[in-house]
Amino acid sequence: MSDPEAVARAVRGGATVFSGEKSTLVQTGPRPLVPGGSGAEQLRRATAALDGAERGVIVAGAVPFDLSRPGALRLGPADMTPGPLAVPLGSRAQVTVARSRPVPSPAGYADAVRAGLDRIRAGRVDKVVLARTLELEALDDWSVPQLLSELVARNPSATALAVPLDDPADPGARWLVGATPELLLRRRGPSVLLRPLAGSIPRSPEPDEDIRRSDALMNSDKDRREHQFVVDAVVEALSPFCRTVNAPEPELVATPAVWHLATRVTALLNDTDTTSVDLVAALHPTPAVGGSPRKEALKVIDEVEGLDRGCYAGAVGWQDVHGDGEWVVAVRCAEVRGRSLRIFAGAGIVEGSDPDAEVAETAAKMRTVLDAATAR
Ligand SMILES: C=C(O[C@H]1C=CC=C(C(=O)O)[C@@H]1O)C(=O)O
Repeated sequence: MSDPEAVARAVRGGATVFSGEKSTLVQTGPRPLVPGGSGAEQLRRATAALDGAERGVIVAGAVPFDLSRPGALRLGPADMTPGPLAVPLGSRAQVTVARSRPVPSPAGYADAVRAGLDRIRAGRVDKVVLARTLELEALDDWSVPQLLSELVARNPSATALAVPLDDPADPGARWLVGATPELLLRRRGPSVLLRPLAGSIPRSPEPDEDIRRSDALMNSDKDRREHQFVVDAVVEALSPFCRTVNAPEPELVATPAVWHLATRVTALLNDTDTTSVDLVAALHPTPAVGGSPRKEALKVIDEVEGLDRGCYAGAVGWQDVHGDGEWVVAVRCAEVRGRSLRIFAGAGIVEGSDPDAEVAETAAKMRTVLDAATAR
């Protein structure tokens, strides 16, 4: 499906869309939810739900950060076309923002970071990812096709996404929209590719300063440590399933808003009975969104963050009848519901993190959705 009008109609009808540099996937109706309720149960049942499905049918959607909460994976036919989504999707009506409120306030977030650092000093965790939100209230309903258009146009290297979280026919149904630079995993036959990100610095509009910042990130001991927790955790989670796992040195990647450290991890499965969904269940949540060690970090997030993350920092993607699939980490995302848009951003906290720098980093990360939502 490559005609923008047809895609816009499909999205208004509740279609799930992923648009990447190389391909665009649109899951059209009918799209029953994968049975099971919770994200964990949906992941357990996704592969069986595809048994005997017609060619072209996939499981697609989102599982939440906390897998005990409801998932939004749906079973239905999909259309895959080469290249990114052709945009714009229809006319560009301006939405006016009537109110904008950071929750918690920047000072409240800095306090949460200090509370995280206290737990690190106490030896409970080595790393914890803490998030905050920006709530925008518009005069009219947000348009999901329009948000998606802007996200695609502004983030050519990311995976732009629109995923219905509720029954799209319900008034007040929620959507997840965003443009994430982080590949959780791609599985094609026995080959698996991951590109975990962690360790960030805001971009500068001034080219010399921008390069200086990227150098500072590459040479930052704090950011290298913050990154390594993620690489170590994904290598450990993959190992039982794989005959080889290769994790080279980190490299730099840039989004329009931030520089990141990234590692291209490649692996070969022992057995192609292991599906992409099995790997999601083993990997999620990585320390790019949770922390290290995982269990204790999730407790610390519960204690100090005070947010319902929903599908922000969840896993979003698809799997086909062969067990192949592609899943991204739902960062640079927002939850849309009628006139309300809740933008989320988080940052990894390790020993040596500076609360004010984490406020600035999360503000820069929020720009991905904020700039798309307030485009003129
Ligand atoms: C948790 C987020 O980003 C993660 C991904 C890349 C870099 C991150 C960091 O440097 O903190 C985070 O781990 C977010 O954007 O909300």
